[in-house]
Amino acid sequence: MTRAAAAMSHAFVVIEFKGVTKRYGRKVAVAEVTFSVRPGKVTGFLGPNGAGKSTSLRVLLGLDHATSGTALIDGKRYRDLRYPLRTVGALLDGAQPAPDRRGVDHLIWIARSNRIPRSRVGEVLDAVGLTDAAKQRVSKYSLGMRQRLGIAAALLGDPAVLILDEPVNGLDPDGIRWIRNFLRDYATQGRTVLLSSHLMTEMAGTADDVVVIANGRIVADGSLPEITRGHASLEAAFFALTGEQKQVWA
Ligand SMILES: Nc1ncnc2c1ncn2[C@@H]1O[C@H](COP(=O)(O)OP(=O)(O)OP(=O)(O)O)[C@@H](O)[C@H]1O
Repeated sequence: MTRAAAAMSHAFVVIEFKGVTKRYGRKVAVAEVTFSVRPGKVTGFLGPNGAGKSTSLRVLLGLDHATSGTALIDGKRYRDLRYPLRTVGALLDGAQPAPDRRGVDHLIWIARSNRIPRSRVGEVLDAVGLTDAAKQRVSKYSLGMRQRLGIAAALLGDPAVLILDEPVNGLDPDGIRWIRNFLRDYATQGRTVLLSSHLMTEMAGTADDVVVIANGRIVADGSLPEITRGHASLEAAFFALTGEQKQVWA
């Protein structure tokens, strides 16, 4: 590769983990995590419960400090981004809006606190198909509607990068299909999508690229065809890579 081509390919790497290690006391949650995420693709961050997915994403989003290493978005640490919500939108597992608030008010509150024009609230409600339910209280929302609201909040800044931690957990097949199609469209616009999951079948149907983490270490990183080559399925590839037993994924 020429130097110009190398510089060009680097310019298109939007998320970069470089040797990220995170310890909680003596517990090593992630060790030397290194991988890149490309725009225009849906990248799946795959691993069983406790593998280190959330820890990695928390470090990336500046919610936790790495013990060593760096995680960059658009070449910068999250806290150094000038307009974080305009660069990256995130939906983290467990982040829930106040249940007595109306969906639209939840979004207005986030928009206001981030100096995002109110007109954007209608746009993101439309984008996730919640316009008709905007005035209902969040306590009346189904799980799928709450996930859509969380995605709407992540979209407020019209970010080039979207990060979702276990977005399909507990969703019914319609909800899963909606998220899958939505992420596909988002990536097709040339944006960067990173989603974590412990659900291999779901990931095999959603991701273009896959990064596999087990016991805090990256064990595979490549396109879905590369990872699954020579195996009957992504699940078979995972077990071959890690020697993990199937029940870990229950
Ligand atoms: N605050 C913390 N204090 C101590 N240990 C932690 C803390 N957060 C995470 N861990 C440990 O670090 C490891 C990685 O956890 P992490 O939540 O990142 O995994 P995960 O892949 O996201 O799994 P899950 O889907 O279950 O959240 C686990 O062993 C977990 O118990």
